[in-house]
Amino acid sequence: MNSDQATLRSALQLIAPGTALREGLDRIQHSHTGALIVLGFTPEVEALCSGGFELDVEFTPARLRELCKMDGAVVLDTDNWRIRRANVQLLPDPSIPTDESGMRHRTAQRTARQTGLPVLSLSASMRLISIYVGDLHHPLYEPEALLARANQAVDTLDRYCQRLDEVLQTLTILEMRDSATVRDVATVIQRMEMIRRITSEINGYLEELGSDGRLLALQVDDLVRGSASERALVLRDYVHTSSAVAAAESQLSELGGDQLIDLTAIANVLGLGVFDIADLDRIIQPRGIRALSLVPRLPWSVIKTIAENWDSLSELRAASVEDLQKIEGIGPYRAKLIHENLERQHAMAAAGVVGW
Ligand SMILES: Nc1ncnc2c1ncn2[C@@H]1O[C@H](COP(=O)(O)OP(=O)(O)OP(=O)(O)O)[C@@H](O)[C@H]1O
Repeated sequence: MNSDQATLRSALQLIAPGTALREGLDRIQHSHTGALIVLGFTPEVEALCSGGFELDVEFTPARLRELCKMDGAVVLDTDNWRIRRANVQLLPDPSIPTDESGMRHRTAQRTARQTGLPVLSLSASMRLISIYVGDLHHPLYEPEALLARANQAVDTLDRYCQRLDEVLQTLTILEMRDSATVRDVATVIQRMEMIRRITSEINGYLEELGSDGRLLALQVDDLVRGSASERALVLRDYVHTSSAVAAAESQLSELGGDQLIDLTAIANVLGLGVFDIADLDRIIQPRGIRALSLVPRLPWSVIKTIAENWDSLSELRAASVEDLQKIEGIGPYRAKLIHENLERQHAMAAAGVVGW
């Protein structure tokens, strides 16, 4: 996310339903007037202001609406929530390009490009609220339309989560049977990345929905709880160093839509060396980190130390209680617990049904 995108996201939070600023904008729209509002008061903005009134009054939705009844722009200091200018003409550099037509929108876009601050333009004729930040232009949708989009995205997330559960369960069983393939691992990571992307899209909607999105936020939280740590565990099982995991994470996020459906591309991001489609069916071994995370009360530092001492889950499973006890931080009780838990996972996998 670049700095304009981050500024836009913060501004969308300031004007989300349920906020005082949104109440002010709703009042302006209900009174069928337009508005031009700069969100920020800097020397650069001051230099663009001509005429009008210099003020220093606390922001309230009612005051904003009254001041917007006048011609010109309002400048709001969002750090202190004070209205600093009203009825001013903004004079941004006319050579700054703009693709808008009406004067209000052209001024909003040029001011945003010149100052880097968010600028709101409320059209009187079209009942449309637009927000400009740098080169970005974001129309505000009615909460109902936004909620419908967000609901649709949450339905998709729900389906993706169900599919992930299936493929992850299959991977777990195959790992315990020492027969997981590159394809199984790439499929799980593919599903996890799809979930990360749709969740990020939904979070954008939720920020914009403000208090109107509270119930939906709870539903999303329920669906994705624990998914980031699960993803990290799968990655740590197959991508050996933490710096390689970080690199894989960033490359995954950069894959285009067509690459994300290509398991070969995903396997190569994970460094699993797929040169031919047949390589996807090569058997690979996890280090056992995810299996160890299922052992109750095992600290992460101990999990890491164990994984450094055995190369694969199958070797780890073959380790005796005595072997495990040689590791620092593992006493007789813990060694027995680990050994028995891995045995139990293995027995459960033997009885498990592989989904596909
Ligand atoms: N440079 C400016 N500085 C401050 N206010 C401006 C500026 N340009 C336009 N406005 C405000 O916008 C109002 C509408 O202007 P205009 O009709 O040209 O724009 P518009 O984009 O067509 O607006 P709308 O979509 O609301 O019809 C003006 O009356 C004025 O209050």
